[in-house]
Amino acid sequence: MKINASRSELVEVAKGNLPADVFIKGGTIINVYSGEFLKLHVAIYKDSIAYVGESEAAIGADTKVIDATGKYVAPGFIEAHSHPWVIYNPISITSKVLPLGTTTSVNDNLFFHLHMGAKGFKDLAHDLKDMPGNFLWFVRLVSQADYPGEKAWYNHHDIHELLKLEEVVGSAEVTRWPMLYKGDPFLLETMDFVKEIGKISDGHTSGCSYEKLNAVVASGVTACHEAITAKEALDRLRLGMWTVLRNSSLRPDLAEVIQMITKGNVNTSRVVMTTDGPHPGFIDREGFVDGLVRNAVELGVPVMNAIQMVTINAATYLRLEDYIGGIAPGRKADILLLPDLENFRPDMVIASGEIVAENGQLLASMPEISWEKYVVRQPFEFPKFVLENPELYLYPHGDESKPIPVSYFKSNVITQRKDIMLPAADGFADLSGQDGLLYAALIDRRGKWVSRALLERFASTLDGMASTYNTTTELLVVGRCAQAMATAAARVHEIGGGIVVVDKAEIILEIPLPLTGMMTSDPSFDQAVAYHDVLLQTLQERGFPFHDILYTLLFLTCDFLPGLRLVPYGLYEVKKDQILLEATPLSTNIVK
Ligand SMILES: Nc1ncnc2[nH]cnc12
Repeated sequence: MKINASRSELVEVAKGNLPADVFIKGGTIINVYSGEFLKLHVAIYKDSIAYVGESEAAIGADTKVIDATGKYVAPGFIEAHSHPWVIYNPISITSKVLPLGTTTSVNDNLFFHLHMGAKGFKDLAHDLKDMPGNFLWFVRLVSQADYPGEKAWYNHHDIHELLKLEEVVGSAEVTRWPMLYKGDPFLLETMDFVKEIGKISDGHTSGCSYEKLNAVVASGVTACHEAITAKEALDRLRLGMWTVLRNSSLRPDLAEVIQMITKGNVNTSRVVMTTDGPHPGFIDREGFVDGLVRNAVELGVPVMNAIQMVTINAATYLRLEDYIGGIAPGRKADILLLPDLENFRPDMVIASGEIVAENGQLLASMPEISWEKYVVRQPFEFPKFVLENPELYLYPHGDESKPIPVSYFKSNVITQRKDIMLPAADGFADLSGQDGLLYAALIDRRGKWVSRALLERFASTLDGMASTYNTTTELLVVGRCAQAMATAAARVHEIGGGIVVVDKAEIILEIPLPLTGMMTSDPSFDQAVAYHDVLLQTLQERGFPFHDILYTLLFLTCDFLPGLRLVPYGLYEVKKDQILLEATPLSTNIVK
């Protein structure tokens, strides 16, 4: 990170010899360094803070004076673990959360790198620097579902180049943490490289016992946001990890994990909070980092501690405390004026010395981004007719005397294997008399392979749905009716990625997600909310029993959460690390 103001200019403004550009007068500063509330003025020059104190000497004829009487002056909030792709995209999420006071976010690069390659991602990261606020990145070292070609895509040279970028703070969560536990040479060597260049390694140790956590921390991981109990959070804190308490749409766990603080007597200086990529409707209703602070305070955390967690603690964790996280000379002028210490919704948001939002309205302009120019992958590398064959979606079943392993949804994202005896018809499982069971297929968008599964407790009356919104970004097709599945899949092919739901032969919902298959290219956040809300409602009306459809879709195709998963290599039992039904070449399904 850099500042534009020169040190000598800041020194002169601090001494009162050079007028400030902006002067915030009469507010109560939330001093996250000392833990005090102090009535002091703040002088800003260019993008930086030059002075904090009682003197008004930096006010000149052209200085913009902001009267902050009766207001609290807080550092901009930091989201230290963001996933900017939940239908929304980097532009639409930033335009939503900047007016809510989040002036810095650190973003996972997973799908950008997967679809843009190292060069495209690098160009995008560069161009997004034109956005107001600090849009920073974590770089993935592996994907979330191993696939043919993964090792070449995540090659040593590219990964090192990306990690060195100025806007990259370190390596992203390794969701397949057993790779670290087992000592994967590429990952361990990269952890060392990250440290050598003075950066950090985010982590993802869901379900990891205290004993195993020791090995993962020893591998070099510096943080984890996956604790779902106060005890798990404390394990992480005790083992030296930055402990990131999560309240997301999928896992709104703050009330539980915060008890590490409200019931325990722990040092909170290494505790941070995250929203961990909530769905758009959640952000619309609950807010973003402002919502975390509001919740934490309601749950009994002192205001100062709650604010420290999303400002100076996060900045220190990110190794950016010289630039962001507090109100002091030489820091970037990322400042919020808060009318109260209950809602934490800013009246005014200043980022890099500019007023970027007032009363919840974005004032700053966003860059116009032509997303296509960064993308190197084609939406589909085979013709649409391939998807029109209903047989593509059926589960092969030659021997009725043998059970089929079915992926049964225990919750939004956790599945379990259930072995079920099923009738066969023409060599496939016959689901016609089986209420609640669905076919599922994952189809390579390059046209090489197809994996198949049967699902239970997903959406019992869903005829057909196709979605590139899943962690492989390949084409996931689900339903009880193979013809409806084919219609949905063919339509997603036509629109170049997205989500389509079909009742019988009718397309009843269509969400175009041209950007990697996960995101709209639309700058409107409200559009993302509308898409999400109608999708959830449509699926719930068809029997989806859970609360977060996007995360169900996302993780059905991952290789790290418990149960049976549909991954590029086939139907996968995670715990046994075993493929139960191998993917087959897509070419064998091509019938003209
Ligand atoms: N591991 C993950 N991958 C993709 N999106 C996410 N949102 C939250 N966690 C995520």
